[in-house]
Amino acid sequence: MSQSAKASTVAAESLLTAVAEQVAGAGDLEGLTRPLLNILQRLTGLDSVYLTAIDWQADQQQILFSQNSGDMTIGEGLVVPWHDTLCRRALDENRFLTTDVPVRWGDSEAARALNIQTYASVPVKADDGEIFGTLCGASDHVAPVPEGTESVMSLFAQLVAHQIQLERAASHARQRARQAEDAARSFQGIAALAEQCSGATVLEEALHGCAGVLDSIWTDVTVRTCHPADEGPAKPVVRAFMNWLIGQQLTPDGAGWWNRRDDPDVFEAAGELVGPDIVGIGVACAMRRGQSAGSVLVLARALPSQGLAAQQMLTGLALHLSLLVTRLELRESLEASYREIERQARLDPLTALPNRRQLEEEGERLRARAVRHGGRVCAAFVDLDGFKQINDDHGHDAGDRFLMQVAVSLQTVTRAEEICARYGGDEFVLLALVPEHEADAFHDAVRDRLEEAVRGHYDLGDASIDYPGASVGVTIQASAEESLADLLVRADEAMYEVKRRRRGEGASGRRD
Ligand SMILES: Nc1nc2c(ncn2[C@@H]2O[C@H](COP(=O)(O)OP(=O)(O)OP(=O)(O)O)[C@@H](O)[C@H]2O)c(=O)[nH]1
Repeated sequence: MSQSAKASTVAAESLLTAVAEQVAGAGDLEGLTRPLLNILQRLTGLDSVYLTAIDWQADQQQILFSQNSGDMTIGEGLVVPWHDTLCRRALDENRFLTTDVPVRWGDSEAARALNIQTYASVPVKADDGEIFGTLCGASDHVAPVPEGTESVMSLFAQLVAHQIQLERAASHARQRARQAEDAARSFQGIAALAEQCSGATVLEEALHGCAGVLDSIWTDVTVRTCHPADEGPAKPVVRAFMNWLIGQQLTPDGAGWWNRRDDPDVFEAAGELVGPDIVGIGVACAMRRGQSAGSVLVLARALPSQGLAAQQMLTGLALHLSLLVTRLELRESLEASYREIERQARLDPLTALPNRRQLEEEGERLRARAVRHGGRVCAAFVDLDGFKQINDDHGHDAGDRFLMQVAVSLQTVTRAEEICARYGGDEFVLLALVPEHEADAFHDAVRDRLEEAVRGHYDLGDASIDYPGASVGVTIQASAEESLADLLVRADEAMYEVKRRRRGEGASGRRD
C-alpha cells in the first residue's frame, strides 16, 4: 500500500472512530448533529456547514444547527422560502456539489445575499423516503471539496435521519401513552359520574356530586350546578346554551362544549360569573322532555387536557343525569300510586268515609293521646233503624243514596279532632276525645248531635223519605286503660239498648 493510501486509510479510520463515539454518546438530535457538523467542517473546509428542516406544508426551510467559520454566517433559526433555496435546486437536479453557484443558480436571492460560491447538499431522508431536511455546506469562494465527501455527508445524513426517526417514534409513543392515560382518566371519571347518578335520590344531590368529580379531574375549571328551581348565577349561561343547541337544530343530547367564536354573548355572561379569561364552556344537562331539569356547567380557563374525551365525558354525564331524572320521575309516580292505593284501602268505597281499618288505627292514636294528655275516648255507635225496609221499598240503589247522604250529614257534624267511619252495612261509628270532667255532658251532647244529624228528609232519586232517626249508643272509656275493642263492644251494646227501647221491646232483646 502506498504512503498516501496508508495515510488516507488512517484518516478514514480515525474519522469513523470519531463518528462512532459521537453517535454512541448522542442524547438527542442536537447532541448528535453538532459534533457531526464539526467533523464535517474539518473534513471539507467549507465556511458553513448546517442541518436544515423542511416544512413542506408551509413551503419553508429552517436552519436547525449550523457551524460557521470565516466571513460566512448562516444563523440558526433562519427561515427562508423553500422554493428560493439552493437545497431545493440541488435536490431537483440531483446535484451534490456546485462550485459556481452565482452562474448556475444566479436567480436565488438567498444565495446572492449570503454570497455563496460553493455549495454541497445531501437530503436527510427517512426510511420511507420522506425528506426531513438537508445537510449542507457552503463557502463564499471556490472550495476544493475532498473526494469522498459526498459519501461521508450521506452517511451523516443517514445518522441524523435515524436520530430524527427515533425521536419521532419516542414522541409518538409518549403521545400515545398520554392519550392512554387520558382515556383511563376519562373512563374512571365517567365511572365516578355514573356512580354519583345511580346512587342519588334527588337530582340536586347528583348535580353536586358530579360537579365535585369534574372539579377533581380537570384543572383550571370552575364547575357550577344549575337547577331550574334556583335562580343561581349560572342560569343565564345554561339558558343560552340550550338556546344555542336549539339554534344549531341538533337533537339536544343535553351536552356540549363551545368556545368564544360560537357565541360571544354566552362568554360575556360566563365572564361575569368567574372572570373574563374563560376559553371554553361545557354543559351537561339532565334532560326532561326536551327541557333542562338541571345542569352541570364547566367554565374552563384552559381546555381540559382530555380534548375529545372531555366532550364525551359531558355527553356521558348528560345521559346519566337524564336517566336519573327518568328514574326519579318513575319512582315518584310509583310512590304516588302506592300512597293512593294505601289511602283507598282505608276508605269506604261507597261513602268515602274512613273504613273500619282506619277507624281502628285512628282510635289507637286517640287512646294514646288520652293517656298522654288526660281524658277519655268516647265511642258512639250509629245504626240506621229500618234501613232494610228502605232497600226493600225503594231498591238497593236508593239504599246506597241514603247511606251516602247519611255519611255526608255525619261528616258535617264531626269535629276536626274527631273521626267518623262507616263500620259496616248501616252502622257508623264516631270516636272523640273527652276531657275527664266533661264526660257526662259530652255523652248526651254527642248522642243528640248524631241523632239530629241523621234525622230528616232524604231525596233518593225516584223516591224521597222522611227518616225518623237512628239508634245511637254512646260510651266513654271506663279508664284510660280500656281497650278500643272493649269500648266498641260496649258502645254496640248501648246502641242495642237504645234500639230495643225505640222498638218498645224488653231490655233483654239481642242483636239480629
Ligand atoms: N243498599 C245497600 N244496602 C246495604 C249495604 N250494606 C248492607 N246493606 C243492607 O242493609 C241491611 C242491614 O240490615 P239490618 O241492620 O238488619 O236492617 P235494619 O232494617 O236496619 O234493621 P235494624 O237495624 O234492626 O233496624 C241489610 O239488608 C243489608 O243487605 C249497602 O252498601 N248498600
